[in-house]
Amino acid sequence: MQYLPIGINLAGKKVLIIGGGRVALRKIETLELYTRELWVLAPSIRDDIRNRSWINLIEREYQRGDLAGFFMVIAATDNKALNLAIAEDARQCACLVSVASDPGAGDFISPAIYFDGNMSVAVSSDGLDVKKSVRWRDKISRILSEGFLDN
Ligand SMILES: C[C@@]1(CC(=O)O)C2=NC(=C\c3[nH]c(c(CCC(=O)O)c3CC(=O)O)Cc3[nH]c(c(CC(=O)O)c3CCC(=O)O)/C=C3\N/C(=C\2)[C@@H](CCC(=O)O)[C@]3(C)CC(=O)O)/[C@H]1CCC(=O)O
Ligand SMILES: NC(=O)c1ccc[n+]([C@@H]2O[C@H](COP(=O)([O-])OP(=O)(O)OC[C@H]3O[C@@H](n4cnc5c(N)ncnc54)[C@H](O)[C@@H]3O)[C@@H](O)[C@H]2O)c1
Repeated sequence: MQYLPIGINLAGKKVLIIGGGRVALRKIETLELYTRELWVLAPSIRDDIRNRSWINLIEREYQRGDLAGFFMVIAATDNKALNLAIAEDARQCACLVSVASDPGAGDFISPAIYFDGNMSVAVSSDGLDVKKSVRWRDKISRILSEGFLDN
């Protein structure tokens, strides 16, 4: 096993997502439940990201130095070499980085999550089989929503 499941306190911590496409949106849909201190940096950002008034938009290409002051960074551009360069830059500023195109190059990966109020179940395959994680999460959500664990 390589990736330890832990709970990170994101309250008030600044998170930067580099890339404003489909993967960025999926990451935002989870992150925004934990912090509204979200920045998205990309030359082209989807409307369903732009429409979220709490997101800080930086509409240009990534430059070295952009990571300063961020606690967590997600490299989610469609340029795999750039995503790796961002992971390298993250080493200099001691922020946690996740690399969408090359998970082993980063510090963390994201699980498939089922939420019910303050309760949650996070499923991971240690980065090896995302589709299985999603299948497990969906099965677990069906079991839980049928009320088997309520008391
Ligand atoms: C669970 C979820 C959470 C989230 O992202 O928040 C998540 N991926 C989700 C969706 C999804 N991922 C992919 C598709 C297209 C599938 C298809 O082909 O149909 C879709 C579906 C879609 O996009 O709609 C493909 C894919 N995924 C990764 C790679 C790169 C690689 O493996 O090298 C590629 C190939 C990329 C390529 O094409 O190059 C990598 C990772 N994806 C992970 C998590 C981490 C491992 C978690 C674990 O341990 O199991 C890890 C390692 C890193 C990370 O991203 O953290 C979220 C479910 C959302 C939900 O349903 O709730
Ligand atoms: N981890 C996962 O679950 C997962 C799933 C599918 C794909 N991927 C990988 O994630 C990456 C992104 O996929 P997508 O579907 O979101 O792509 P996309 O084409 O929808 O979006 C790409 C984004 O990158 C931005 N970008 C390009 N060059 C940039 C630069 N120099 N600086 C800043 N931003 C830049 C674009 O403006 C755009 O917003 C790909 O590398 C893909 O292989 C990961």
